[in-house]
Amino acid sequence: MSNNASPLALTIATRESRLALWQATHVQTLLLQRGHRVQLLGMTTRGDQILDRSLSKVGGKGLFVKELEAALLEGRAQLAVHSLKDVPMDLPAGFTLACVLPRGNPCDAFVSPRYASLDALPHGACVGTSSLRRQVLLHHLRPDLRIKPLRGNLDTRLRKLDEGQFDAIVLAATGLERLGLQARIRHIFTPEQMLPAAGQGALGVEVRSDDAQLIAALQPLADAPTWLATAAERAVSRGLGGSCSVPLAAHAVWAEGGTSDQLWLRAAWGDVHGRQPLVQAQARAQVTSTAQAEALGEQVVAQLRSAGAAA
Ligand SMILES: NCc1[nH]cc(CCC(=O)O)c1CC(=O)O
Repeated sequence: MSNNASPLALTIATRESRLALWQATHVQTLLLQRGHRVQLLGMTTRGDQILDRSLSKVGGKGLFVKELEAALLEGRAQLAVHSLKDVPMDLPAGFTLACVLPRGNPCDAFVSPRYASLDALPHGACVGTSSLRRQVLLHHLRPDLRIKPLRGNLDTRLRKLDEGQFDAIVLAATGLERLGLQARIRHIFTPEQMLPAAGQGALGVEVRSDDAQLIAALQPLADAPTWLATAAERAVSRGLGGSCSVPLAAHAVWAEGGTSDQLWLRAAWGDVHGRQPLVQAQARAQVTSTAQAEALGEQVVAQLRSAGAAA
């Protein structure tokens, strides 16, 4: 394939779950197509080892990222591929998000061996989910449900469902699709039903900030509309504390027409204890720069705060 810059010899640091390996292999393929030499370095992170506690209780998003960053610092690898949803708002000094790839399905999926949708679940049914956002939004939709925490990689979560520990589970549609498990999806929630998390469905590539050559080589993989939409979403997360211990949804879409520069950002904040009603906000703006995207996010944060949301 044609390539303006000189080909690079690259190593991608990756977690070893099936989803992480799919994502790393996806970026590997795209870079190979552009003439680079690319291998993978598989690693186990703290987040992969701690499976018995809720993520929000053990340190959150950073848990999946630290070991990969150590590999980048030590030169054992040059890039790490992350689900953007799991990337902290502010990376440690010396690291940067070099690009965000085109977004897959950003929505959540309903999976159940017996029931076709949330509405079909009987009163008091047991639903498993790993995120506080989904817990709060599920409770908002169906206060009668018993919502139980569910952790582990996608295969583990499906096994727990199949063993009968839950009547249904809710997880990211894109994860299931990437692993070829889309046949398990009974219903995909619309954003109106269940607003996605900031960055859900998108991949981000993390590199050392000083690696200008690699940052340039990654730009052909970048998708500007996804970058701007997720910058707006991530600004909402940053404004409200930016961790997965806050039940927060933030989802931006481009206005109909495709050529429009109008970004529509919606967000929802919930109280972990369910004592306060769901707080929702939305705004639209012309967005052609990261600064404008972040300003839209901050506008929505201000609305959420004045409606009762607290970090
Ligand atoms: N928090 C775990 C996680 N991180 C990224 C994905 C799926 C891919 C994505 O949402 O972009 C998942 C699984 C899930 O939430 O069900």
